[in-house]
Amino acid sequence: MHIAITGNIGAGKTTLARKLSEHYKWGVLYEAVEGNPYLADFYEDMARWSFNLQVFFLNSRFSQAQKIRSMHYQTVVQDRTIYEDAFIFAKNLADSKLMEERDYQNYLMLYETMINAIKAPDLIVYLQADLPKLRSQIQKRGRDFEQSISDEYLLNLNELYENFAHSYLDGTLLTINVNSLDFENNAEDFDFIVQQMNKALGYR
Ligand SMILES: Nc1ncnc2c1ncn2[C@@H]1O[C@H](COP(=O)(O)OP(=O)(O)OP(=O)(O)O)[C@@H](O)[C@H]1O
Repeated sequence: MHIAITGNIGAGKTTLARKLSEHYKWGVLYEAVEGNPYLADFYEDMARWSFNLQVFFLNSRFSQAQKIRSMHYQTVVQDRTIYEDAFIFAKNLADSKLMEERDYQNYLMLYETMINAIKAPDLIVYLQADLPKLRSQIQKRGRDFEQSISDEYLLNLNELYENFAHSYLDGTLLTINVNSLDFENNAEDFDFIVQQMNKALGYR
Protein backbone atom coordinates (compact mmCIF):
# COMPACT_ATOMS: atom_id res chain seq x y z
CA MET A 1 0.00 0.00 0.00
CA HIS A 2 1.15 3.54 -0.80
CA ILE A 3 0.52 6.25 1.82
CA ALA A 4 1.65 9.81 1.00
CA ILE A 5 1.99 12.87 3.21
CA THR A 6 1.43 16.27 1.58
CA GLY A 7 1.74 19.78 2.93
CA ASN A 8 3.50 23.11 2.67
CA ILE A 9 7.15 23.76 3.61
CA GLY A 10 7.50 23.20 7.35
CA ALA A 11 4.12 21.48 7.80
CA GLY A 12 5.83 18.51 9.45
CA LYS A 13 5.68 15.86 6.71
CA THR A 14 9.12 14.40 7.35
CA THR A 15 8.50 14.04 11.09
CA LEU A 16 5.07 12.49 10.56
CA ALA A 17 6.39 10.08 7.91
CA ARG A 18 9.06 8.92 10.36
CA LYS A 19 6.63 8.55 13.27
CA LEU A 20 4.07 6.68 11.17
CA SER A 21 6.69 4.29 9.82
CA GLU A 22 7.76 3.52 13.40
CA HIS A 23 4.19 3.13 14.65
CA TYR A 24 2.83 0.95 11.83
CA LYS A 25 6.17 -0.68 10.91
CA TRP A 26 5.88 0.72 7.41
CA GLY A 27 8.71 1.47 5.03
CA VAL A 28 9.45 5.15 4.41
CA LEU A 29 10.80 7.22 1.51
CA TYR A 30 11.95 10.75 2.30
CA GLU A 31 12.40 13.74 0.05
CA ALA A 32 16.08 14.10 -0.83
CA VAL A 33 17.33 17.47 0.46
CA GLU A 34 20.99 16.62 0.95
CA GLY A 35 22.41 15.86 -2.43
CA ASN A 36 19.86 18.05 -4.22
CA PRO A 37 22.10 19.90 -6.71
CA TYR A 38 19.74 22.87 -7.23
CA LEU A 39 17.83 23.64 -4.03
CA ALA A 40 20.19 26.17 -2.41
CA ASP A 41 20.76 27.95 -5.75
CA PHE A 42 17.02 27.97 -6.39
CA TYR A 43 16.31 29.87 -3.17
CA GLU A 44 18.98 32.43 -4.21
CA ASP A 45 17.58 32.93 -7.72
CA MET A 46 14.27 31.25 -8.44
CA ALA A 47 13.88 32.46 -12.03
CA ARG A 48 17.26 31.03 -13.03
CA TRP A 49 16.91 27.62 -11.38
CA SER A 50 13.15 26.91 -11.36
CA PHE A 51 13.03 24.61 -14.38
CA ASN A 52 16.16 22.69 -13.40
CA LEU A 53 14.87 22.12 -9.88
CA GLN A 54 11.40 21.07 -11.04
CA VAL A 55 12.80 18.48 -13.45
CA PHE A 56 15.01 17.14 -10.64
CA PHE A 57 12.08 16.79 -8.21
CA LEU A 58 9.75 15.36 -10.86
CA ASN A 59 12.19 12.60 -11.72
CA SER A 60 12.92 11.87 -8.07
CA ARG A 61 9.22 11.64 -7.17
CA PHE A 62 8.47 9.49 -10.23
CA SER A 63 11.21 7.01 -9.32
CA GLN A 64 9.87 6.87 -5.76
CA ALA A 65 6.32 6.12 -6.97
CA GLN A 66 7.65 3.36 -9.24
CA LYS A 67 9.72 1.90 -6.41
CA ILE A 68 6.75 1.90 -4.01
CA ARG A 69 4.58 -0.04 -6.47
CA SER A 70 7.35 -2.57 -7.03
CA MET A 71 7.46 -3.16 -3.24
CA HIS A 72 3.91 -4.53 -3.26
CA TYR A 73 4.65 -6.79 -0.29
CA GLN A 74 5.15 -3.75 1.97
CA THR A 75 3.28 -0.57 2.92
CA VAL A 76 5.39 2.51 2.28
CA VAL A 77 4.88 6.09 3.41
CA GLN A 78 6.12 8.80 1.06
CA ASP A 79 7.12 12.29 2.12
CA ARG A 80 5.45 14.52 -0.54
CA THR A 81 3.76 13.55 -3.84
CA ILE A 82 4.37 14.20 -7.52
CA TYR A 83 1.07 16.14 -7.62
CA GLU A 84 2.53 18.82 -5.37
CA ASP A 85 5.48 19.33 -7.68
CA ALA A 86 3.26 19.92 -10.70
CA PHE A 87 0.12 21.57 -9.33
CA ILE A 88 1.59 23.50 -6.44
CA PHE A 89 5.30 24.28 -6.75
CA ALA A 90 5.75 24.41 -10.55
CA LYS A 91 2.37 26.09 -11.05
CA ASN A 92 3.22 28.73 -8.47
CA LEU A 93 6.51 29.46 -10.25
CA ALA A 94 4.75 29.77 -13.61
CA ASP A 95 1.97 31.93 -12.14
CA SER A 96 4.59 34.19 -10.53
CA LYS A 97 6.53 34.44 -13.83
CA LEU A 98 9.49 32.72 -12.20
CA MET A 99 9.27 29.98 -14.81
CA GLU A 100 8.86 30.75 -18.49
CA GLU A 101 5.55 29.66 -19.98
CA ARG A 102 7.25 27.43 -22.60
CA ASP A 103 9.30 25.76 -19.86
CA TYR A 104 6.16 25.16 -17.80
CA GLN A 105 4.34 23.67 -20.81
CA ASN A 106 7.36 21.49 -21.56
CA TYR A 107 7.41 20.41 -17.89
CA LEU A 108 3.68 19.59 -17.94
CA MET A 109 4.11 17.37 -21.00
CA LEU A 110 6.82 15.45 -19.17
CA TYR A 111 4.56 15.24 -16.11
CA GLU A 112 1.67 13.86 -18.23
CA THR A 113 3.90 11.14 -19.66
CA MET A 114 5.06 10.19 -16.18
CA ILE A 115 1.70 10.29 -14.43
CA ASN A 116 0.26 7.84 -16.94
CA ALA A 117 2.90 5.33 -15.93
CA ILE A 118 2.24 5.36 -12.17
CA LYS A 119 -0.70 4.78 -9.83
CA ALA A 120 -2.18 7.21 -7.33
CA PRO A 121 -1.42 6.68 -3.62
CA ASP A 122 -3.98 4.64 -1.67
CA LEU A 123 -4.22 7.42 0.90
CA ILE A 124 -2.98 11.01 0.95
CA VAL A 125 -2.68 12.73 4.33
CA TYR A 126 -2.72 16.51 3.88
CA LEU A 127 -1.14 18.46 6.74
CA GLN A 128 -2.88 21.84 6.66
CA ALA A 129 -1.03 24.66 8.45
CA ASP A 130 -1.29 28.44 8.53
CA LEU A 131 1.60 30.84 8.03
CA PRO A 132 2.66 31.27 11.71
CA LYS A 133 2.98 27.51 12.17
CA LEU A 134 4.98 27.11 8.93
CA ARG A 135 7.23 30.03 9.83
CA SER A 136 8.01 28.75 13.30
CA GLN A 137 8.87 25.25 12.02
CA ILE A 138 11.08 26.62 9.21
CA GLN A 139 12.89 28.78 11.76
CA LYS A 140 13.23 25.92 14.25
CA ARG A 141 14.72 23.65 11.58
CA GLY A 142 17.20 26.41 10.71
CA ARG A 143 18.25 25.44 7.17
CA ASP A 144 20.20 28.47 5.96
CA PHE A 145 18.83 28.48 2.43
CA GLU A 146 15.19 28.41 3.62
CA GLN A 147 15.44 31.55 5.75
CA SER A 148 14.94 33.75 2.65
CA ILE A 149 11.52 32.24 1.89
CA SER A 150 8.96 35.06 1.84
CA ASP A 151 5.51 35.07 3.45
CA GLU A 152 4.05 35.65 0.00
CA TYR A 153 5.66 32.47 -1.34
CA LEU A 154 4.27 30.39 1.53
CA LEU A 155 0.82 31.98 1.25
CA ASN A 156 0.66 31.36 -2.50
CA LEU A 157 1.63 27.75 -1.94
CA ASN A 158 -1.01 27.41 0.78
CA GLU A 159 -3.70 28.66 -1.58
CA LEU A 160 -2.65 26.10 -4.20
CA TYR A 161 -2.58 23.37 -1.53
CA GLU A 162 -6.18 24.18 -0.62
CA ASN A 163 -7.23 24.09 -4.30
CA PHE A 164 -5.46 20.78 -4.71
CA ALA A 165 -7.07 19.25 -1.60
CA HIS A 166 -10.54 20.31 -2.73
CA SER A 167 -10.18 19.08 -6.30
CA TYR A 168 -8.24 15.83 -5.79
CA LEU A 169 -10.30 12.95 -7.19
CA ASP A 170 -7.77 10.17 -7.79
CA GLY A 171 -8.17 8.58 -4.34
CA THR A 172 -8.80 9.24 -0.64
CA LEU A 173 -7.40 12.44 0.85
CA LEU A 174 -7.50 13.01 4.60
CA THR A 175 -7.04 16.62 5.76
CA ILE A 176 -5.55 17.20 9.21
CA ASN A 177 -5.17 20.74 10.51
CA VAL A 178 -1.91 20.80 12.46
CA ASN A 179 -1.92 24.42 13.65
CA SER A 180 -2.39 23.41 17.27
CA LEU A 181 -0.88 19.93 17.16
CA ASP A 182 2.58 18.89 18.29
CA PHE A 183 2.60 15.28 17.13
CA GLU A 184 6.38 15.07 17.52
CA ASN A 185 6.43 15.64 21.29
CA ASN A 186 2.87 15.09 22.42
CA ALA A 187 1.66 11.48 22.41
CA GLU A 188 -2.00 12.49 22.51
CA ASP A 189 -1.61 14.60 19.39
CA PHE A 190 0.08 11.76 17.55
CA ASP A 191 -2.64 9.39 18.70
CA PHE A 192 -5.27 11.76 17.32
CA ILE A 193 -3.64 11.46 13.87
CA VAL A 194 -3.34 7.67 14.14
CA GLN A 195 -7.04 7.39 14.97
CA GLN A 196 -8.00 9.41 11.92
CA MET A 197 -5.70 7.36 9.73
CA ASN A 198 -7.09 4.10 11.10
CA LYS A 199 -10.57 5.27 10.19
CA ALA A 200 -9.50 6.34 6.70
CA LEU A 201 -7.74 2.99 6.16
CA GLY A 202 -10.69 0.98 7.49
CA TYR A 203 -8.71 -0.35 10.50
CA ARG A 204 -10.52 -0.91 13.79
N1 LIG B 1 8.78 20.86 -6.46
C1 LIG B 1 9.42 21.67 -5.62
N2 LIG B 1 9.71 22.94 -5.99
C2 LIG B 1 10.38 23.79 -5.18
N3 LIG B 1 10.81 23.45 -3.96
C3 LIG B 1 10.54 22.21 -3.54
C4 LIG B 1 9.82 21.27 -4.33
N4 LIG B 1 9.70 20.12 -3.62
C5 LIG B 1 10.33 20.36 -2.46
N5 LIG B 1 10.84 21.59 -2.40
C6 LIG B 1 11.66 22.16 -1.31
O1 LIG B 1 12.60 21.21 -0.87
C7 LIG B 1 12.79 21.28 0.53
C8 LIG B 1 12.35 19.96 1.09
O2 LIG B 1 12.44 19.92 2.42
P1 LIG B 1 11.75 18.80 3.34
O3 LIG B 1 11.80 17.45 2.74
O4 LIG B 1 12.30 18.94 4.70
O5 LIG B 1 10.26 19.17 3.29
P2 LIG B 1 9.46 20.39 3.76
O6 LIG B 1 8.67 20.86 2.61
O7 LIG B 1 10.30 21.42 4.39
O8 LIG B 1 8.46 19.77 4.75
P3 LIG B 1 8.25 19.30 6.20
O9 LIG B 1 8.76 20.31 7.15
O10 LIG B 1 6.77 19.23 6.18
O11 LIG B 1 8.90 17.97 6.33
C9 LIG B 1 11.92 22.43 1.01
O12 LIG B 1 12.65 23.63 1.01
C10 LIG B 1 10.85 22.44 -0.07
O13 LIG B 1 10.18 23.63 -0.23
